[in-house]
Parts: sequence; C-alpha cells; structure tokens
Amino acid sequence: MDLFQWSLLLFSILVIGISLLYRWSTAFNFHCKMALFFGWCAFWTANMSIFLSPILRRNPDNMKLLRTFIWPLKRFYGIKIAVQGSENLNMKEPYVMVCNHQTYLDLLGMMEIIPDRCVPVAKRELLYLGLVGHACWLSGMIFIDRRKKDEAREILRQAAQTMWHENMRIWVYPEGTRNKGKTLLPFKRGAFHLAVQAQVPIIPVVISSYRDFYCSKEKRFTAGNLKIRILPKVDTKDLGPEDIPALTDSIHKRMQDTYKEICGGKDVKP
Ligand SMILES: CCCCCCCCCCCCCCCC(=O)SCCNC(=O)CCNC(=O)[C@H](O)C(C)(C)COP(=O)(O)OP(=O)(O)OC[C@H]1O[C@@H](n2cnc3c(N)ncnc32)[C@H](O)[C@@H]1OP(=O)(O)O
Ligand SMILES: CCCCCCCC/C=C\CCCCCCCC(=O)OC[C@@H](O)COP(=O)(O)O
Repeated sequence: MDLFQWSLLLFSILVIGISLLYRWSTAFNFHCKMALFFGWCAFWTANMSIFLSPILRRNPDNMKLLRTFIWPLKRFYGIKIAVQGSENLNMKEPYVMVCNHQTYLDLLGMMEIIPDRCVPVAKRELLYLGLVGHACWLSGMIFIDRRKKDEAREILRQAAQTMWHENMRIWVYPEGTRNKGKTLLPFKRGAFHLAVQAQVPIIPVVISSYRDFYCSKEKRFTAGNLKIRILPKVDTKDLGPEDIPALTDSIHKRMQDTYKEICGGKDVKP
C-alpha cells in the first residue's frame, strides 16, 4: 500500500471510530439519564412511603410532595418548560384535565402544572411497584385495571360522585397509553363520562413533542425545550351520555390542532 492508501485507511478508521464513540456516548448518556429518572422517582417515593406513611393518610394533598420531589429533575436535564394558559386553571371548583401522553417524561410536565388536589388516573400496574406504588396510593391516585373495563368504569363513576364533595380535580391521559406516533391516538371515553357524570368542566392540556431532545429509539436525550399549552375549559353542564361522542371528538380535534401548532406545524415525531 502506498502512502495515499494508508492515509485513506487511517482516515476511514478515524471517522468510523469517532462516530462509534459518539453513538456509544449518546446511548450511555441516554441510559444514565433514564436511570436517574427512575432512580430519582424510586428514591423519593420510597422515602415518602417509609418515613411519612406513619403520619400521612391517603389524601390528594400529598400530591404536593410528589410535585416538590420531582421539581429538580428538569433542572438536572436542562429541560426548559414554557407553560401557556395557566390562567385557565384559576377555578375553585373541581374539573377534569385531559392531556396527551408520549413518554414517562410526561411526568415532568404534569408535575409542572398539576393544581392542588388533582390526582391522576393511573394503570393498576403502578400499584405493584412496591414503595413507589404505596406512595402513589398515599397521594390519592385513582387506579384502574385497563383489562377490567366494567370495574374501571365503576371506579370512575364513584370518583365522579366524590369530586364535588372532596373538592377534587382529576387528570386523565385519554389516549390510555403512551403514544410515540405523529398524531394523538383516538381518545378513550372514560374522562368525558367522568366530567359529564360529575357535571364539571374539562380542561384540555397539550404537551409538545420531545423529538428535538429525546428519542428512546435513537437513545438520544439532550437538553431542550418543552411547551405546555393549557386550553380554556369546556363546559359539560346539562350534557348527557348521548353527547359524549361529539364532546370527545371536538376536544380531540382541538388538542390535535394545538399539538401541531406548538410543535411548529411540522411533521411531528417524538
Ligand atoms: C420524585 C417523585 C416522583 C414521583 C413519581 C411517581 C410516579 C407517579 C406516577 C403518576 C403518573 C400516573 C400516570 C399514569 C398514566 C397511566 O397510567 S395511562 C393509563 C391509565 N389511564 C387510562 O387508561 C385512562 C383512559 N382510559 C379510559 O378512560 C377508558 O375509557 C376506560 C375507563 C379504561 C374504559 O375502557 P374502555 O371500555 O376500553 O373505554 P372506551 O373504548 O373509551 O369505551 C368503550 C365504551 O364504554 C363507554 N364508557 C367508557 N367509559 C365509561 C364510563 N366511565 N361510564 C360509562 N360508560 C363508559 C364508552 O362510551 C364506550 O361506549 P360506546 O360509546 O362505544 O357505546
Ligand atoms: C423502561 C421501564 C423501566 C421500569 C423501571 C421501574 C422502576 C420503578 C421506579 C420508578 C417508577 C417511576 C414511575 C414513573 C411512572 C410514570 C407513569 C407513566 O407514564 O406510566 C405509563 C403509563 O401511563 C402508560 O403505560 P403504557 O404506555 O400502557 O405502558
């Protein structure tokens, strides 16, 4: 091999080596940050469960603790969260909040804006995470088994009955699961039945796509910006079960349009 071929070979090895290192370090960075996320949540919830359970009763007010514990995480990650429309939450009465669900990181956005005495509807599997589940239970979260649909509807019906009495707000992810797609999934109807049964307003919340700084498939997690838009309330006064399909569709459309808008109108992909 002459000098030119040697230098070509060396150059190719260098380029391949650097790109491999970059990929590995990006993936390493991703895994460290995800481990921090789960570790942080597990650490604080375990402490809450062990040390505070003797003095705490199951109460939505305990959500304030989770809200406080999670607050520093966004700082560690360098995620700036811009909230628009917070004035739409200035209501004393109960309401149902519906929000799009993309990743576990939605927890950061949720805890950024979740009002007092607001509890999420969560899948029952969370309860089985030991001390994490216990802390969630202490915080008054509503657990449903998504496979037992009749039971889930009954739990929400009971929640509708107690919302006024206990002055509670309820947060639902109406897509029912995390969604990495370009558009919102069709909405499950539980949140809308809940609001109509309780005769409380619905507040739609939209979190922008994470694609600019986070992608689990590409193992990419850098610093970045997130937008949260809280839309004006939608009244459900005098609506009945027959109005639920139209109500669900109109809120889905507004949230879908808002998602597109806050993602810059581009072809959105988390
Ligand atoms: C540092 C510290 C950090 C700490 C940190 C710790 C961790 C802290 C984590 C917190 C964070 C949690 C976040 C979790 C997030 C999730 O776990 S998301 C998953 C769980 N949530 C959900 O699934 C909610 C959305 N799902 C629903 O609302 C579903 O409607 C239900 C209630 C499960 C029922 O399921 P389904 O029957 O399949 O529902 P759907 O297809 O909508 O409806 C079928 C029929 O039933 C009717 N129906 C539905 N619901 C009802 C109802 N309630 N009443 C009467 N009829 C109904 C519908 O109208 C429909 O009838 P038609 O109109 O077709 O005639
Ligand atoms: C990559 C998974 C690694 C699991 C490690 C478990 C370690 C437990 C430590 C801390 C727990 C933190 C709990 C965060 C819960 C966030 C709530 C959430 O966003 O759940 C997803 C659920 O809405 C929808 O579930 P699916 O999309 O249907 O599934």
